Amino acid sequence: MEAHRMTESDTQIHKGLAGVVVDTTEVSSVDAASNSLLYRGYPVQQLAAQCSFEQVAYLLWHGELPDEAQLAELQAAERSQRALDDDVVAAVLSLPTTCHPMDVVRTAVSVLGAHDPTAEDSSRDANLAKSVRLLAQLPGVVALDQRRRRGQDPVAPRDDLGFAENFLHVTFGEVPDPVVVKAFEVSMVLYAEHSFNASTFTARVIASTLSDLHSAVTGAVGALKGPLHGGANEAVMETFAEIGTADRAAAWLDDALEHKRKIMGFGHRVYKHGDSRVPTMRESLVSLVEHYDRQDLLDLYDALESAMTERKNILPNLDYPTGPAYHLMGFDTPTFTPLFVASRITGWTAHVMEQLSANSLIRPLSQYVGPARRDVP
Ligand SMILES: CC(=O)SCCNC(=O)CCNC(=O)[C@H](O)C(C)(C)COP(=O)(O)OP(=O)(O)OC[C@H]1O[C@@H](n2cnc3c(N)ncnc32)[C@H](O)[C@@H]1OP(=O)(O)O
Ligand SMILES: O=C([O-])CC(=O)C(=O)O
Repeated sequence: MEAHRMTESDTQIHKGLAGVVVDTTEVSSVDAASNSLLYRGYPVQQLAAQCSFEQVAYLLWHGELPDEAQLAELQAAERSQRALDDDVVAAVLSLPTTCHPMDVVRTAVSVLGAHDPTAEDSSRDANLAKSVRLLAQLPGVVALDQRRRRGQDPVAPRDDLGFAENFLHVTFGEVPDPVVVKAFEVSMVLYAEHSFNASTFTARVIASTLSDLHSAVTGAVGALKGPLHGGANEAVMETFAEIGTADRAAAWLDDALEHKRKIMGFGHRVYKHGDSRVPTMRESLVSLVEHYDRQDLLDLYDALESAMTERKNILPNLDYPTGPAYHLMGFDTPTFTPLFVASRITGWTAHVMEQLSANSLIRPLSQYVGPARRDVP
């Protein structure tokens, strides 16, 4: 029988899936041409200015902004599930402090999955309930991990605080100035969702095998950890520490580019003329710089951005302003990507539910370029 001959379209390689449209989605739209990001049709800038993170979570999961009763119901469910169970606390405390906090978050999600009494139920209702529980638990996990690394005792959550305020309270033991809370909440809204990015696509691939939601999220955390994706917000702060002061930015950049280094926090697979979220997050960064009186940090931020634009015309992505913003808020650098997780949990889970609503196993092809058929000697 004649061997199957591959047609030209069979063999066209789309390295990194760049430019490939693999499915439809109603969750968000990233339009590089108009430099816009819409969550369920709403511009992300308007959501960041006018909505709480809980409202945005509801929007991503349900497709519409909540009315008062719907919001109250979500808030009650989230607030009542904030306290960590003993098994989750024990799992976090059992891990070495030498491991990255993203390893802790990934393990905690896995532990929550193992203890999920509805593990076998992947109905939309069950998956919504799991998503709310993960949203409620992640701040406690992230805060517990940072505090134990600092030798601090855990702080109990408060059910009289919104998501952002409580997150800061369990991390630092107090609710900071409203300027800080607002900047943090804006970052949570901006990080929540971004169509078929690498971590969301990972979650959808796992969901497409009819695996469970916690497995999909565990995989997504692993994908987000990498410095080409969420890990870049930490790398930005490491870069700033390496450069030191604004006057050294241009020379540092020339040297880094000469050594073919990737400049973290710059560039994007989809946006080639700037990330639509950066101006909003930069405004929040400016408010923090004023609050903490740290103009030196903004000077460094601007100096590196100008030099990068001048040399390469590659613009910052969202990880560029969030890095210094989280630093000013008082988070340890390795905690930055776990903060991204605590927000993106909403987008990931919305996509898992969307994937399951019209599932098709995700299984692309590859072109074999290894040795021709041969016999074992
Ligand atoms: C929230 C987020 O996840 S946003 C992304 C966060 N990641 C980062 O900030 C990491 C740094 N950035 C990068 O590595 C890239 O810009 C990516 C991975 C985000 C996107 O990359 P791609 O779409 O694959 O573009 P690619 O890597 O092919 O870049 C095209 C060209 O620009 C260069 N380039 C792109 N980004 C950068 C950068 N940050 N520093 C230096 N050069 C860069 C590449 O070297 C390449 O140059 P070449 O054509 O001479 O080889
Ligand atoms: O869309 C991407 O490739 C990465 C990104 O900005 C995000 O996930 O927020």
